[in-house]
Amino acid sequence: MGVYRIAVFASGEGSNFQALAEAADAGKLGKAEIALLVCDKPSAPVVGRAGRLGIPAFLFQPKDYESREAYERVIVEQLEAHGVDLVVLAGYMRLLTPVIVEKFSRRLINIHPSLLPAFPGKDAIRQALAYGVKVSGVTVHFVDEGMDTGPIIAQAAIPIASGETPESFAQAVHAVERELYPEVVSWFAQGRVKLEGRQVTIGE
Ligand SMILES: Nc1nc2c(c(=O)[nH]1)N[C@@H](CN(C=O)c1ccc(C(=O)N[C@@H](CCC(=O)O)C(=O)O)cc1)CN2
Ligand SMILES: NCC(=O)N[C@@H]1O[C@H](COP(=O)([O-])[O-])[C@@H](O)[C@H]1O
Repeated sequence: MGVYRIAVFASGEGSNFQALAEAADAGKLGKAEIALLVCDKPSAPVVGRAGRLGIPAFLFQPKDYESREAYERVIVEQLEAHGVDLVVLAGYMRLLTPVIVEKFSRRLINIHPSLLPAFPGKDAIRQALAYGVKVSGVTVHFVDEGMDTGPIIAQAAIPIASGETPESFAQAVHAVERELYPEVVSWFAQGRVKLEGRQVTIGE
């Protein structure tokens, strides 16, 4: 099997992108490499991370296109040109249309800062703290056409201490994400992820 090529989609800080790139460089993802960053906010810190890491970036601004579908068709061209095997969303804050979702069916995943199906969408950490739950966590899931509704691949629970703030809990979330996402991506690179209906199993 040749190199397993990954595209990361991000819109912000890029700590997950950084963790994935470092894991790949350390050989923790097997024969996988981060082949491309896709970012909808050219001034986002993640773009600088890609530059320092020597990872190609496709940057775009949705306002420059007539529709979501229009910019996603251009993104698909970029993904195909880079021979991408797996699309990894990491703080990508745009709803994907069937243009990408169908093209990369079963090869498109996302990380979300709650235990789905609780607290989907934006500001999941604030939602969880406002609700008063005692445990939240992180979910890695397949991406389908719904918002955070795809089959769940992995989850990690994180207790919420009294006096927790969105900022302090986000730090705890990021610490878990830094470990969990590279591990899940390594499962894909090894061909160990099986999806049947909504059930996901990880082979040996
Ligand atoms: N088809 C899917 N697309 C995306 C999924 C998904 O499960 N299915 N996950 C999201 C990630 N995400 C939370 O996990 C998320 C992304 C975007 C938004 C959102 O409301 N975006 C607004 C624009 C926000 C902005 O302008 O910055 C929008 O798309 O209009 C909420 C949650 C990634 N995509
Ligand atoms: N709804 C999606 C969502 O909230 N995703 C979250 O955005 C953050 C991105 O951080 P990063 O840019 O430092 O990787 C991550 O915590 C990820 O779970």
